[in-house]
Amino acid sequence: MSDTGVPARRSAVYLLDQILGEGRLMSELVGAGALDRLTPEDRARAQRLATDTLRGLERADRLLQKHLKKYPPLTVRNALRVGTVELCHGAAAHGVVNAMVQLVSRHKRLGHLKGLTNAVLRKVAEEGPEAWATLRAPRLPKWLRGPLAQAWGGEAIAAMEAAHFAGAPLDLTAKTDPAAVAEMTGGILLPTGSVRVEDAGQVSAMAGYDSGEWWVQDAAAALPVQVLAPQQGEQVLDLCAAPGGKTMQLAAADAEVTAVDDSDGRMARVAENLARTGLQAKLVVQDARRHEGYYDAILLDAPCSATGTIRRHPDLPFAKDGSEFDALIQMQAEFIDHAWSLLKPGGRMVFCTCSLLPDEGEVQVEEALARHGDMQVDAAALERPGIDPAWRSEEGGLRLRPDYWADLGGMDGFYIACLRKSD
Ligand SMILES: C[S@@+](CC[C@H](N)C(=O)[O-])C[C@H]1O[C@@H](n2cnc3c(N)ncnc32)[C@H](O)[C@@H]1O
Repeated sequence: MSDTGVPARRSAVYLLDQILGEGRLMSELVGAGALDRLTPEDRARAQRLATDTLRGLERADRLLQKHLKKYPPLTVRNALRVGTVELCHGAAAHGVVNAMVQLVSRHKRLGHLKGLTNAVLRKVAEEGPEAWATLRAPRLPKWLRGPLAQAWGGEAIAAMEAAHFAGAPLDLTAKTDPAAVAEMTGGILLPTGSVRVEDAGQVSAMAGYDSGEWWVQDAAAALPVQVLAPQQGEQVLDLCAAPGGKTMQLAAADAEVTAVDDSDGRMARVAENLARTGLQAKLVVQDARRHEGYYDAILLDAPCSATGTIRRHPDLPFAKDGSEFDALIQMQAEFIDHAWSLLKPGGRMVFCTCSLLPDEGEVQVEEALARHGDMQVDAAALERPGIDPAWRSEEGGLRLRPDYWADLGGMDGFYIACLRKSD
């Protein structure tokens, strides 16, 4: 971080202004260059500060409301939130308070609020860290808590919220040898074969990154390809492929992979990932519903609400409002129907989404079974190392939740089902 720590903190506050004020996603903002002027170290620091603040936002607001007669403008409020979270995570009070006061005092319109910033953060520094641990894990906003509580019940939601608050370690998928990757990165081997690294730091500086021995992929996200079990030489379609975590798994199994995604920019990342890992796939930039071909096996990782990834993307509940659910659910059904027409008789298709909503998982499969007389669920495909039979859902799929593996650090929420076509 720079000497004063002001540039990274100012950028963290900017990210929060955009996420909380304009409903933008962190990935969108970073992709559009919001942090490009910072040093790599400050860039990582700004993202970490914004992420930590979003995870602890409800707690920060609880502590701050005691000291505020009325809410200041959003930028000052966000500066106070970042400062509060830093203080409650153990940062030295004088550094945090000075940096935040500087940040506010240099603001064109808000400089007059530097006194308030100073006074409030000094009070938080005195009382906040002790009070922090007594507050509940922050709750999801109502638009998401409602449907999830209806699907999984109040106790499960509280466990998921605790998992979101805890955040996520870094998971890696090995190209060939998980034990060797665990050793070179100082990680542990998870029951399903992924490698988990705590406090990883800069990913591109880790052992084995340049030589392409592994790629970053949450342990839950690595399971759809394991369930598909691609074989050497099989013609496999990876539908909705970018940024390519699953494409690399398929290619590493020596399948003949065709990867389709409609985003040019995201497909460029698939190409970069394949080049780094020395793996091969045919890349097609196209709407999934227009693709033609005939395949032994298909992986359909459909676009979805991404509500299973909140431990790693705590901006999502604040940037979204659920208004896109219906359109996504409709699109997923169209993708399933078109993909099914590309599958050879006797072939298998894994349908998956990183969603916690049954409408984007269990219900999609129930409805697809009713539409396609030649479709069966292959529940036996879920018999894989480390997959707990208790995670299975009624229709024969796999329901993964962020509160599973709580003692190991959790996993992303996912839905996975293997669908087999009659001969
Ligand atoms: C869940 S992500 C895929 C993640 C990827 N399978 C992986 O493992 O790295 C969904 C992808 O669907 C793509 N997508 C969205 N609409 C699409 C469409 N109409 N046709 C093809 N791809 C689409 C998005 O660009 C996004 O990359």
